[in-house]
Amino acid sequence: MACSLWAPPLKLREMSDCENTHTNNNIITQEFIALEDFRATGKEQLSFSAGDRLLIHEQVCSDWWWAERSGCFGYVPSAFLQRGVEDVEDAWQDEEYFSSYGTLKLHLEMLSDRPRTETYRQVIVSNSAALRGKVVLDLGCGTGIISLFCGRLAQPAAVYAVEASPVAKHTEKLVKLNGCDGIVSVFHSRAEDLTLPSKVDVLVSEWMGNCLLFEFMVESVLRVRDHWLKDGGMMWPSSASLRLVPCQAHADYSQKMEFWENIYGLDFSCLQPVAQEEFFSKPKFSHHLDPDDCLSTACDVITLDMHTLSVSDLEKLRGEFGFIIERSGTLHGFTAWFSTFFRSLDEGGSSLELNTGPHAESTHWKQTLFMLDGPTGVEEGDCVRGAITLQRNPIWRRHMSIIIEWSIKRRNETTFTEMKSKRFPMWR
Ligand SMILES: N=C(N)NC/C=C/[C@H]1O[C@@H](n2cnc3c(N)ncnc32)[C@H](O)[C@@H]1O
Repeated sequence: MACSLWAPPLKLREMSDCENTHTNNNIITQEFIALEDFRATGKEQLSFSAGDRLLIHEQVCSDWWWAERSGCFGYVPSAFLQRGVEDVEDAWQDEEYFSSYGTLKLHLEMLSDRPRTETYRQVIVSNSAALRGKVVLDLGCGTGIISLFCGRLAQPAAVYAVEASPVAKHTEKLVKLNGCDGIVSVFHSRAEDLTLPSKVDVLVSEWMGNCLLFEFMVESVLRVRDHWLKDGGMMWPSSASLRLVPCQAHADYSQKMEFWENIYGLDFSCLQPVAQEEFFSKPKFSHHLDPDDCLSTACDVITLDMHTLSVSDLEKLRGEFGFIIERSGTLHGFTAWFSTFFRSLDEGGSSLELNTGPHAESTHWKQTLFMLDGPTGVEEGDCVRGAITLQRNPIWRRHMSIIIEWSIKRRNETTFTEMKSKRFPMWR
């Protein structure tokens, strides 16, 4: 590919169409990381992909910088870039992540989630015979509830309960208190750093975060699978599906947006763009979606096979969708949730499912609402098609952005509207 010369063309220095005419010819030569793809629209620009590392030689103006990538030079949009973190460890924020699990608060929430905990108990009970003599790894065991189910409801040869947070010290006591210390061994460590006594027949973990992947604990599960799961071993969950549905959200729209139109008889509507940015630019997690607000039947947009999924797959996951509107109403946005599936250890045995959707018993995850920039009236028979992309943050490794693209075809028309797109950071 033809590369531009080293020094930025003079014209940009005088170019007045920089957003901010303040030009600080600031020579810095600092490494930045691309947060998303950029395709050059002129020969003086430099294309790059999310995750690329760029050397910034000059911040010619606030919007455009002079950059180098693999020996090629060109202008790049500063908004697409973020400074690299000095220490990769910071990227995982492990210290604050594991300390957040060191108190009982989150464990109380997870143990109080009956559908979640009961599903894992059911998995152990319905596989208890097949678990006899097996070696089980419980990754991120927390208080050890799944390991205790194994020790009390089945007869495995051994259970390795691995927990990186300080809660592990309580887990040791719980294992003894419940008579499982002959079977369950607690390891207080990040699982990736551990040398286990043996490979395992079953790797069970409850790793799912908001929108399925947030926290990206799933990366630890995959790395440990590759190191410690025997060939033909079982992953629990065995697969996971992210589901999406076009939806109404009148209450959220009214409380956060319409609210400003009449404040004690006064007009505060000039604040609505600020409200849009503050309340609707990020996903709303723990959203309770009323089934009556679903405008169509939900569809699986991304499905993960936990036996074959690779860590590199996690960088960008994309799923397309096409909905027929089944009830006239207002399209405020889309709601997402997930299901995880647990294959039976017995050939032909039935799978179990943990469904966190609006038609199942509510879980601590609830659902995740993505509000678009303005409601759109839709009629039964209209079609909404597009795609959802989960783009992992190349710097903050437990975070991602969810990009939703959508377009609408009215039932009595033949063409779709221009595709629109909105990016929702979760949370960086
Ligand atoms: N379901 C959600 N969101 N969180 C699940 C719960 C996560 C639990 O797994 C632990 N954990 C997470 N990653 C690792 C790891 N690599 N090694 C050892 N323990 C880990 C955390 O400290 C929590 O106690």
